[in-house]
Formats: sequence, C-alpha cells, structure tokens
Amino acid sequence: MPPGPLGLPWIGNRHELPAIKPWKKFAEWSKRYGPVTSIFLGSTPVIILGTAQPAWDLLEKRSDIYSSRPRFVVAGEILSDNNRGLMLPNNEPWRRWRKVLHSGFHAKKAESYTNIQSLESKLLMQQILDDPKNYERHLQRYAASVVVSVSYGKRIDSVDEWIVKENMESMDYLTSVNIPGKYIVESWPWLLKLPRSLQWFRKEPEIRRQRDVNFLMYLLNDVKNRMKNGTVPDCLTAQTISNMDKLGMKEIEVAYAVSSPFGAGIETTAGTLTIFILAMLHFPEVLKKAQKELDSVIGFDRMPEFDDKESLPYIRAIVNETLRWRPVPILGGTPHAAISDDVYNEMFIPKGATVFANFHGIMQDPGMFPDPESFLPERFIDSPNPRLRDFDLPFGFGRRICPGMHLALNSIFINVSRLIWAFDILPALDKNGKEVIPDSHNFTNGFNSRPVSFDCRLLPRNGKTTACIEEEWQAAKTRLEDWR
Ligand code: HEM
Repeated sequence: MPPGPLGLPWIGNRHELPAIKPWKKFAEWSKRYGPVTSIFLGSTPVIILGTAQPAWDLLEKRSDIYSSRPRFVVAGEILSDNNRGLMLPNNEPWRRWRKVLHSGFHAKKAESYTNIQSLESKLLMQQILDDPKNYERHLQRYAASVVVSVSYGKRIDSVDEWIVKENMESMDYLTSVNIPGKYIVESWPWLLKLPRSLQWFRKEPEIRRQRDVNFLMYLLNDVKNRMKNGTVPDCLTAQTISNMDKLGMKEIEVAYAVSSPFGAGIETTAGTLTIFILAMLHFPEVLKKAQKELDSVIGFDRMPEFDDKESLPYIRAIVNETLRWRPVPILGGTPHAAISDDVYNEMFIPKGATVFANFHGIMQDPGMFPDPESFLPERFIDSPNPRLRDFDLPFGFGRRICPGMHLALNSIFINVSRLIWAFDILPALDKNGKEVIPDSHNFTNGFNSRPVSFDCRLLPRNGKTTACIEEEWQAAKTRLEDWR
C-alpha cells in the first residue's frame, strides 16, 4: 500500500482525522508521505491523492477501475433508495442517470441556456446596484434561479421561495447523515440483515425520504402539467420526460435525476462567485488589469456578453484562477472508489479503497502552480501546459467529471466579466474609515467550503455603466416572464 501514518487496530487513523476541515490533515500527510498516501478509516483503506498527476493517472486514465463510489448506507441506500446518482456505484442505474445529465448539460446543449443565464445576470447586476450589502444573497438567488430554470423551466425570485427552502432542508439533512462515524451501520452493514423493525437507524431517514419523494414528484408533475398546456420552456425535466421510455427509467428515477443540479449546482456556483469577490479584495491589481481589458474591448456603452469570451483572455484566466485559488469542492467532490485491486508506481491499491483527490493540496501544489497562495491569472495565459490551457481540473475526473461544468463555467464567466466591468470591488470600512480586509482562509466546514460571510463595498464605476445596467434590466424584465 502507499505510505502513510500508522493507525491503531480497529479504528485505523480515524482518531487522527479532525471532523473540522479534514482536508488540511490530508494535505499535511501528502507533504509528509508523498502524493499518494494511504490511511485506514476503520477497516476501509483510504487513498489520498495530493497532486494532480496521480489523480489523472488513476481517476482518468484508469477510470474503468476508479469511477465507482464508496458505499453510502444511510444517505445513499436508506435515505435515497439508491436514486441519487452522485452516490451510486458504477452500475447500470448510475449510467442511465448520467445519460440524463450529460444530454441535458453537454457543451453544445449548455449554449442553449446562455440566454437565461444572461437575463438572470442582468437582474443580478441590478440587485447589486440597488442593494450591494446583500451581494451574497443575490449571488445565491442567481445560482438557484439558473439551476431551477434549466432543470424545471421555472425561475426563482427569492431565496426565500419554498422550493429553494425545501431543497435546502433536504440537502442539509442529506449532509447531516453523511458524517463518517455517525451511523455504526456504515462500518457494520450486516446490521441491514436484522429484521427491519430492529434496524433503529432507519426510522428518521425513511420519514425524510417520504418527504423528499413528495417534493420531487410534485416538481416532476408540475412540469408534466405545463407540458400538456404547452407552457414549459425547454428544460432538463421536459427533455427527460419526453425520452423516458427510450431511457428505460422509472418515474421516481427521473424525479431524482433531474433534481441533481439542485444539490450540486447552487452552492458551488454561488460560492465560487463569492470567492472571486474575496480574491479581488486581496489582489486589487488583478481587478485593475481586468478592468483595463474590458474597457478596451467593451467600453462603457454596452455590457460584456457571451460572444465576447474569445476577446477577453484575462477574464477567462481569472475564472480559472478563482476555481484554483480556493476550490469550493475542497475534497475534490464526492470520493471515488476502486472496484478492483490495482498497482500504481509499485504501490498496491486494494479493491474497495476510497479515493480522495484532495483539492486543498492539489490546487496549492507549487510544482504545478508556482507561488500557489497568490492569485495569478497570468499562469493560465499562453501556458505551454495543455492541462492549464484547457483547465477542467476543478470539475473532477474521468467518468465522474462534473456534468454541469459548462453551465457553471458560463455562469462564472458572465458574472465575473460584468461585475468587473460595472463595479469597483473594495474592502469594507470600519467606523474610523479604515479598510477591513477579510481573512482569505476563513472558510466554512463541509464537503463544499465557501468563505464565511464578509462585508465589502461594490461601488458603481461610472454613470454610463450604471445607466446601461438599468436599461438592460428594464428590457430583461419582460423576457424573464417566459420562465414563470
Ligand atoms: C463552480 C461550479 C461547480 C464546480 C466547481 C463543480 C465541481 C464538481 C466536482 C469536483 C465534482 C466531482 C467529480 C468527481 O467525482 O470526480 C462534481 C460532480 C457533480 N456535479 Fe458539479 N460543479 C459545479 C457546478 C455544477 C452544476 C451547475 C451542476 C448541475 C447542473 C453540477 C452537477 C454535478 C453532478 C450531478 C455531479 C456528480 C457526478 C457523478 O457523480 O457522476 N455541478 N462537480
């Protein structure tokens, strides 16, 4: 097995792994033992990949071995009845689920959503203009509305809408049951052989499951009804319902599949945009340089559009650097699992091993990203490294790579370019008028890690850009009505 810290009988290295921000410990171990490290959590072998190369070598090049997931007894099997593809092993139902998401969000298909993304982004700019203090809430609304629009053909006016709240509660519950060590059945799955009435751990997740099913079926049936009336815009659910027979999927499978962007696409997108703002507070020279590019390519009489992407290399590099500097899916997303024994660089990796591509270490590897703590978009410009020219590392690996990658990149590009074009992004001032720069390491715990809320000033750059935002918003308002 790869080198790693010696564990104790039965518990392995569990006692050494903190519940808060375990990725830091992972990175520490990678530094000490090398880019491929092994530990044991209970009796499960866990492989930690600390740099990008072994992650590509294993999770991408050997994806026939490493595209599975570890077993999630409570969250995946009991709570979700094996309907949440993110937690499914590499099996036939996962492939059907993946097909739905691929056909809904592949690069070409994602282009068809740029219209709604641009309209929602115009609303976002207007909201930030009117109420800059609550910028984080506006970013979350943007991300939620895009995801619900492309999934269910219906937009979101406020993060307080019941659909968003119900989804958040469901996701919070899912995360709360997915804590290693919380349920003994995860380590002793033989408990599932007990008579059902004796499986004490089932009761609460099964109640929650019924609530999830009711919610997801309501959303599915709502789209069905609107399809009958001819009032639903093109969206993932409508496409999938039309293809249901061909896909060979049951209604409940479809209901869960089309809801996956809900869990995977809101926090990641909104969190990344917040990280961009945090980076601009720490690296004001990057903001200045980006404004210079926008001023010469766009000017002040119109907003940046998707068509401008090719002419804005520095903005594209900022998008990449934001995803690298502080990745939201800090542990590389959900871990992968090996379905057969393997040998890599003379190290044995056993069947059933859980594999983490620890983004906290990978994205801070000075070998690949010199001076990794600095926010340097230049590292992506004219790079001879094809992996940096086409930077998909933040979206994971192989057959499990994020299916929402193109949608996410479009959301980040359009909003980063418009925020830079329209606003000066400055630190908040304390009561003595002194600038307060938030800690660039103060991030939340959890699978998705985003900055702890911080204040900043988003000041309109000039009258022309402000007038342009207001004008564009007036025009966008009526067009957004199509997505009610
Ligand atoms: C900045 C935004 C985003 C980032 C950084 C991100 C990143 C990731 C990562 C790292 C993974 C794990 C891949 C792996 O296991 O190797 C993942 C999986 C996934 N993402 Fe995203 N994602 C983002 C946005 C989205 C959006 C907008 C959607 C939906 C439209 C989405 C849907 C998914 C799904 C469904 C999976 C699970 C795939 C599977 O298990 O087969 N993501 N994402």
